[in-house]
Amino acid sequence: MEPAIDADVIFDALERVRRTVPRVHVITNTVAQTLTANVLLALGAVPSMTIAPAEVAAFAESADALLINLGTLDEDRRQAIPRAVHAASAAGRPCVLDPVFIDRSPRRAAYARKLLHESWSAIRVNAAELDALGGTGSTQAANIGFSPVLAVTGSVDRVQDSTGRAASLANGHPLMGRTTATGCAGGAVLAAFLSCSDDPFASVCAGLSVFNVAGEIAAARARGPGSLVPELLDALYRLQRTDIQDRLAATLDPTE
Ligand SMILES: Nc1ncnc2c1ncn2[C@@H]1O[C@H](COP(=O)(O)OP(=O)(O)OP(=O)(O)O)[C@@H](O)[C@H]1O
Ligand SMILES: Cc1ncsc1CCO
Ligand SMILES: [Mg+2]
Repeated sequence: MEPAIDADVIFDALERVRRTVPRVHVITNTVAQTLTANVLLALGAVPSMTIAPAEVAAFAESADALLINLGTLDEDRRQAIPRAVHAASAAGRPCVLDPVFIDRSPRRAAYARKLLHESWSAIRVNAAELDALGGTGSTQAANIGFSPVLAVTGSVDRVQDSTGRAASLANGHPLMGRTTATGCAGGAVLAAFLSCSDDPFASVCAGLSVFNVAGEIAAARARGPGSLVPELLDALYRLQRTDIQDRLAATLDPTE
């Protein structure tokens, strides 16, 4: 198996995404939709976002990957999500779960816990959401018979899988936390990378590192949160191998 943490392996993964032009179906919150679609397009992927009950299964099964994000979880989204997940899973597509704000609502946390029984390639959370998932989501997931990669984002992103592989990814910039929905858009990047590789752990490490290196380049050019967003899209679009080689700050952690 190739090393998961290597600048060239990570850039090769980005090139695969750019070459493949994967379709990513996204059910996400109303705040994150435009940024997420633009991030996918800048990356070289094709976003779709319908939640219409009569169409969502067709979109999900004809996409290369699915992202489910639980922000603004209204009744329409509650209905659409299982349809999309079942259609994508039956078609063998990687699915990513981002259980936004489950720390804020017991009803949403209960909904997310039920969703954990579906077949996820990766789960992306921030620290508060990880606590609400019940500590280590991956252990919990392994106990119920599947093994998503768990990515906990923050100033340093921590990635682990059920086999004990773990990584710390230190790229990124605090301005990314001062602009809404960067985490949500990052989940869509993971879905795109997962669809172009058969190593989910390496895909998650590569997707987060690409997104965060682009975030660093953007932050160096931006004057604040407002100009970060267009700079982030441009940096993703223009990202070169030397950008990853020069900036990658990622380590594999000792296995448990
Ligand atoms: N202080 C920081 N330093 C470096 N990178 C950061 C920092 N804060 C966030 N990031 C990066 O920004 C992205 C979003 O992470 P964050 O943990 O803020 O997500 P989130 O809380 O789910 O955000 P949202 O809900 O707004 O989408 C990640 O790629 C993360 O690595
Ligand atoms: C601000 C906000 N509210 C619900 S979802 C969302 C985007 C960040 O998760
Ligand atoms: Mg989030």
